[in-house]
Amino acid sequence: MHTGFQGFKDNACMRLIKSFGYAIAGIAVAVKTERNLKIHLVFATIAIGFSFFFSISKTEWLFILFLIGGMISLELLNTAIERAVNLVTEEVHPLAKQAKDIAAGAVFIFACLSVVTGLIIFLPRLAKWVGL
Ligand SMILES: Nc1ncnc2c1ncn2[C@@H]1O[C@H](COP(=O)(O)OP(=O)(O)OP(=O)(O)O)[C@@H](O)[C@H]1O
Repeated sequence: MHTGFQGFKDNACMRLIKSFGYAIAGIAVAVKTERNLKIHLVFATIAIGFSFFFSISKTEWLFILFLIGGMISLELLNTAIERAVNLVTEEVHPLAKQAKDIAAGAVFIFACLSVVTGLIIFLPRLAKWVGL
């Protein structure tokens, strides 16, 4: 058992490791139970495959990686909001509807941004590849 600064450091380190564990458990349960998240992961895999296939630039890679990370993070937050709302009420309530729809709106905006960016990066390359 450590005391003083060493004890504090060990404690802080354990708390950090525990919180990583909780975050990973949250991601795992969401991936297991949310169909939309599985769809995002499939699209992310396709986007990464295309990125390697077309040897995109470093800047394009940054866009792709940030959009994938952002999309998955937002979907996780959306799932958390849906579950929190369901925990508060299973009754039909206008505020429950608004909370879920607004969270879904955030995901939708980011998804549109991702699709447009994907098209800007891949469409010209795909067109060239098929000989158009
Ligand atoms: N308690 C509620 N009161 C009023 N409307 C609700 C309530 N719960 C859900 N809704 C409405 O029904 C829609 C579908 O809700 P649901 O909980 O099935 O989530 P979802 O949007 O289908 O998400 P997912 O498919 O990711 O689970 C919501 O977007 C919302 O418009």
